[in-house]
Amino acid sequence: MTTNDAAVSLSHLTKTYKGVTAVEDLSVDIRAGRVTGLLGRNGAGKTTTLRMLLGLATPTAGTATVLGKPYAELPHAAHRVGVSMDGMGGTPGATVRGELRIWCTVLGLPATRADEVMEITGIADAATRPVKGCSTGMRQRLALAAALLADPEVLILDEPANGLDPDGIRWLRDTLRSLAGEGRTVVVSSHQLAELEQTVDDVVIMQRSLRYAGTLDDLTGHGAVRLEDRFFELVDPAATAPATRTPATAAPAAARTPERITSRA
Ligand SMILES: Nc1ncnc2c1ncn2[C@@H]1O[C@H](COP(=O)(O)OP(=O)(O)OP(=O)(O)O)[C@@H](O)[C@H]1O
Repeated sequence: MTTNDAAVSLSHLTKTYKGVTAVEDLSVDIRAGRVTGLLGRNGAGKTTTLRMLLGLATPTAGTATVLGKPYAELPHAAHRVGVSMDGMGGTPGATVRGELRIWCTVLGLPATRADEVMEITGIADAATRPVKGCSTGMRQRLALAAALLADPEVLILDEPANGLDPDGIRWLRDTLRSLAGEGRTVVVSSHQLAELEQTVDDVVIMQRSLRYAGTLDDLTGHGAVRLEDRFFELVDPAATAPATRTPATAAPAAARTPERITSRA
């Protein structure tokens, strides 16, 4: 792919907190119109990467752009990029519908849009429920509903599968697939590999630095190898390499970066 196809582009992105490097020299382009999983263990730097992409954290080095611009410089960014991240708050005492209507006001959208996204995300029956009385799964649906309000081209979802029951996981999978089917770019961070394996087109695996960027099919040999096995080979090659393996053949990571989703030196 050429970088022109990229909805999200990270170039040498690095973040250091008081001597601790959370993200190191991350360069990757994420293709438009696909579901891309940003995968890594706890503490791998996924949230920090997304926060830098959204202008919520300042990179120590490197750049991050969405739809060709740094988020802060993107015209109509709040309409074009839908975001679901922990810590985005909520209004004390608000109901599900009330919360979404507040966001409608902030975004300059008609209040009726709140009901539309509640339908899309299956929470219409909970419209009058206080947000603080909602289950984790319901809150995840509400967060996605809020992200969808402005009908964005790009969705950035940090750990949207956390707390979902099997029905919720299936719903999320179908929803993300259908959003990408409509031409949207979906970037979803997770450490829940089994769930993601059935959802994503492309995979970015990071463990502070980039370990893999490419299609899921290329990574798993079209399902011949489980994502989980490939994941551990990439993030922890020493633990998974057979004793007879030479360092050269064990070296995985950015060397295996098919052209359709690219990591860039
Ligand atoms: N504001 C901060 N100040 C100091 N260190 C931070 C800060 N934010 C993140 N870190 C550290 O940066 C590293 C990466 O954290 P990050 O939250 O980005 O990882 P993650 O992959 O999203 O993990 P998880 O799956 O647990 O959410 C961790 O070591 C974390 O402790």
